[in-house]
Amino acid sequence: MPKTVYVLNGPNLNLLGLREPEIYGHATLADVERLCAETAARFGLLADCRQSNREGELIDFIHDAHATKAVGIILNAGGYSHTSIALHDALVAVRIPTVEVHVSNIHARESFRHHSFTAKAAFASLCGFGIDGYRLAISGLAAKIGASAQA
Ligand SMILES: O=C1C[C@@](O)(C(=O)O)C[C@@H](O)[C@@H]1O
Repeated sequence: MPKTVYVLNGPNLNLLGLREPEIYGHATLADVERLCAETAARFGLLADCRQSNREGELIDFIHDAHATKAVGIILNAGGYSHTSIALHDALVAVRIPTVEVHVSNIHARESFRHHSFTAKAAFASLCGFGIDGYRLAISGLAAKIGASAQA
């Protein structure tokens, strides 16, 4: 049974491709999930990709990651990154190595996006690479947990 990485996307990320393409690009969430599945497979990992517009459901996903012994979490909590102490606390509680991803460069945008509660509970953060950030995040996570590229 391959080891699983949870890829969690938060509010409005289901609208990728449609929402503010000048900021987020034209790729869709389906493109992101395909990229994650392909990248994870390169390291012998399985990507369990989930999206929710609800804070509580995202917390449940993090608890599921713990219950199913996931080896890592890739999290783009969208706007909740900047507001959610509860998501931060869920990540701290489960102690699963987490990489935070943002499609856009949050530091080059409005000041209310500069702080992330969830990033404080992650071992690394990536922003501004577009959807390629997810690929980079999974590669970095694989290195962190010692999963090497498959031949
Ligand atoms: O919904 C999002 C998307 C985002 O997380 C990103 O991927 O760039 C950045 C957040 O500030 C914003 O609320």
